[in-house]
Formats: sequence, C-alpha cells, structure tokens
Amino acid sequence: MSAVRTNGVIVAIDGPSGAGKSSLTKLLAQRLGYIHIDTGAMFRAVALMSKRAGIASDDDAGLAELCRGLEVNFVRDGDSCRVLANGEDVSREIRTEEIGLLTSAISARKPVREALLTMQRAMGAKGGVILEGRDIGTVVFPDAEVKFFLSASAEERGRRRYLELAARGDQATLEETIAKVIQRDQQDEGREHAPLRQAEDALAIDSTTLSIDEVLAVMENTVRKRLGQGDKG
Ligand SMILES: Nc1ncnc2c1ncn2[C@@H]1O[C@H](COP(=O)(O)OP(=O)(O)OP(=O)(O)O)[C@@H](O)[C@H]1O
Ligand SMILES: Nc1ccn([C@@H]2O[C@H](COP(=O)(O)O)[C@@H](O)[C@H]2O)c(=O)n1
Repeated sequence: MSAVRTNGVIVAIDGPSGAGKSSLTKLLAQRLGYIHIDTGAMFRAVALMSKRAGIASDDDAGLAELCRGLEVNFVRDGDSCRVLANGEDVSREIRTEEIGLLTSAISARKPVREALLTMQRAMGAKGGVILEGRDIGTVVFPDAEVKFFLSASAEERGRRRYLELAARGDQATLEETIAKVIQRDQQDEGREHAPLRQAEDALAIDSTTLSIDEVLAVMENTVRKRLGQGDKG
C-alpha cells in the first residue's frame, strides 16, 4: 500500500547509462507538471566534490564526512535544470566522462548511498515527482505508484552517447564509447549496494528501436491510467 502523498504520485525511471532516462524524465515531468529529480546528478556532484577534496573513491570515512557537509539542489532555468552543490552551479562539470566513471566508483560506497538515499526520499516524499536513476524503484521508493525500467542495447546506447559526445566536440570513437557504456553497466549491476536491476513491478521498455516520442507516449499513457485519467489518445 503506497503512502498518502499530497502532490501526486511518485514515478520511478531506472535503467542503464544512455537508455534515455534523463530525456524522458524531463519531457514526462513537463507533460505532468511534476518535478524532475536526476539522482545521477546527485552522485555526480559527490564525485566532483570528492575529486576536488582529494578524497579517494574507497575512503568511506572521508566520503561520509563530505556528504554530511553537502547540499545538492536543482534549480529550474527556463527549459533546463541547474545542479547546485553547496550553492555552486556544477551542471557542466559533473557531465564529463571522467566524472561519470569516477561516479560509478563512489556510488558503490555505502556511506554515499545512505546519505543520498536520505536526501532523495526527502525530495520525493510528497509525490508529484519523477526520479530517474538506478535504484529508485528497488531501494529509494519501492512503493512508487509507477515504475519504469528503460533500457536499450549496449550498441544503441553507445551510439547515442557517441553522438552526444561528438556534438560536444569530444573525440572518443564509437567503439570506445560502447566499451565505456558496457563498463559502467557492469559496475552498476555488479556492486554490492543498490545494484542496477529491474524492480519486479516495473514496466520494462526497450527503446532500442523506439523514438523518444514513442517512449514518451507509452510512459505518459501508463501514468495517466494510474492517475485514472485514461489514455492521452
Ligand atoms: N529512444 C531514443 N532514440 C534515440 N536517441 C535517444 C533515445 N533516448 C535518448 N536518446 C538520446 O540518447 C542520449 C542519452 O540520453 P539520456 O541522457 O536521456 O540517457 P540516460 O539514460 O539519462 O543516460 P545516463 O544515465 O548516462 O545519464 C541523448 O543524446 C538522447 O537525446
Ligand atoms: N540512483 C542512482 C543514480 C546514479 N547512480 C550512479 O551515478 C552514475 C551516473 O549516473 P547518470 O544517470 O548521470 O549516468 C551511474 O553510472 C551510477 O553509477 C547510482 O548509483 N544510483
């Protein structure tokens, strides 16, 4: 039985790197008037601050201390959302491939997961939110009213990431990018704490051959049915 929520339901979108979680969460949140919570950005902010502080990715005491003094906020900026770490806009710095790989390492540490779990539950408790990540439907909000597990083939996810990086001027090859996607999959699925896996009650969507709009239509209709609003048509 889900908790009573004053602002609407909780939607969880989990899945591996490059599946389309951020893109779909942003669009679905706009359609529903919900808040978009990018939990990956929170882990990335911890990774960035740990790198700056010279804290090793396996220094649990140092990471715990860092998280105790860290506040991560999301601020709407027109159509986008800025990520603030202790008031500093770190939206760009957290998106580098270097930080992405470091994030996979620090996100395996129990103190980091426990600290961000508390923050994420506080952010979403009243509902009217869509949280994207790896463990939303399994750990953060197992009682979320709607859960999606969004995936695509490693090759397709690598191709998407390659195009994204190329547009930013990154020189990585397609083969390198696919390999990095697979490496992050293995790290996220193989860790002891909150591994990436599909919740038993999540609707699985394989977007390998679907457009963003086709995935959005499935998600929006599923949420509206759960809200008793019928199909969007
Ligand atoms: N169904 C799709 N078809 C084609 N391109 C897509 C699709 N979904 C997402 N993309 C593109 O793939 C890239 C990665 O998408 P996005 O960042 O939303 O994935 P993600 O799951 O949030 O990845 P990560 O977890 O690594 O942040 C973006 O450039 C996005 O526009
Ligand atoms: N709920 C989550 C979200 C993210 N992570 C880890 O952070 C990395 C970056 O996430 P992106 O969605 O921005 O790619 C990701 O690879 C995970 O290692 C997590 O553990 N739990």
